[in-house]
This record gives sequence, C-alpha cells and structure tokens, in this order.
Amino acid sequence: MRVTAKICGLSTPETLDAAIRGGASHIGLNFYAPSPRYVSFALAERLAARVPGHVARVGIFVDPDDDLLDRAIAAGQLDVIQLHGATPSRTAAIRTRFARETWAAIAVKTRTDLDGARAYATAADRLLYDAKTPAGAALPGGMGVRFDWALLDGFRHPLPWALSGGLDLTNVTAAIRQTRATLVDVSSGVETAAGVKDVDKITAFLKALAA
Ligand SMILES: O=C(O)c1ccccc1N[C@@H]1O[C@H](COP(=O)(O)O)[C@@H](O)[C@H]1O
Repeated sequence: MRVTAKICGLSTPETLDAAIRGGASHIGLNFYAPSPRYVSFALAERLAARVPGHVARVGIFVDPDDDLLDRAIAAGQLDVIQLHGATPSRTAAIRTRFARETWAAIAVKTRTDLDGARAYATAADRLLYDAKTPAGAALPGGMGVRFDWALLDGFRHPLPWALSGGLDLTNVTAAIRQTRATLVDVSSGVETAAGVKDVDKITAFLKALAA
C-alpha cells in the first residue's frame, strides 16, 4: 500500500524544497491570517513557483469569502482548496464556483463528529479527518492534537480521505497501520516551534512513509 503525504503550513523555500525532495504528494500554504503558518499572497506566489507539476498545491482556509479564495488561488496556483469550518452547502458552492478539488476538514473527537462527514458526501472531493482542537483554542487545526484513530474502525468513508491531527515521526507508522490511511497530513509534527518548519523533520517524516 503506497502512502503519500501532504506537508502543510510551509512558508520558506528551504522547507518547501525539502518536502518536494522527500516525495510529498501535496504541499500546503496557509491563508488563515491568525495562523503562525500564514503566508501573504506575495510569499505564496514565490513559493508556488518552486513547486513541480506532479506535486499538488493545497490552500488552507477557515470559512473563507470568495475574494480571499480568488486571490489565494491565483497567488498560490492552487490545485486544491482545504476548508475548515465551512458548512456542506458553502463547501459545495466553493467547489462549483472555483472548480478546484475541494477537501472538507472534519474535526473529530467523537463518533458523532465522524458521522457528520456524511453530510459532505456530495459537497467535497475528499475528507480530511483532523482532531477537534480544544474549546477556545486559537486555531481549528495545526495544534498537534490527535484523535482516537479507533473511531475510524469500520467507518464507511463516504469519500476518499486523508488522516491528519497530531501526526509526527513517532506515530505516523502506527497511525497508517491502524487506520489504513493512504494519504497523511502533517503540520506541527515537522516543526521546532509553532510555524517553524524543520528540514530534517520533514525529511525523516517522509522517509518513514517510504520504509
Ligand atoms: O496549521 C494551522 O495553523 C491551521 C490553521 C487553521 C486551520 C488548519 C490549520 N492546520 C491544519 O491542521 C491539520 C493538522 O495539523 P497538525 O499536524 O496537528 O499540526 C493540518 O491539516 C493543517 O493543514
């Protein structure tokens, strides 16, 4: 079973290049202003220009308006829109309007949260199961929180999916073995501090997938 990875929240050429060199299938550019991984349109444009055609550029958004999406898609040459906090109807509208592969992030803590994924079956192209961050947390993702992967046991996925939330070098192999994920997504697990990606951590994480 081949497993691919999205390295999310990249904001420097060095770490972006490490993700590409290491074989990431997707790279993520974060357009949520409160995030420590936020990239301006100008930076997104410079980073996107370094990404070869076989690597998909994913934009991360939290309930974005159309203007932000317009500008970010152009700047980041985005192939994929990753939505946090968007309702199924808004997700479907974005997918139709922008004609991009669209991922719905599902914030998971309980089986009921997971069941909520079904509402996106005709709205999105892929589900990103991510851990629900604590009430009052500054961000809806990117906080290194993981959910109980056993919740995925026997779940009938309504769409292709990816596993996210608190993954790192120490747990990604077990996560794949347990969930049978074929696409994993990591952000804080390849950082030395919030928003500071690390070339060696990115390289080691991607190497673990190839082993
Ligand atoms: O990373 C962020 O700052 C962020 C902000 C707003 C929404 C999502 C965000 N990150 C996404 O969260 C998941 C998991 O991150 P982690 O590996 O647990 O740190 C990942 O998909 C990021 O795209």
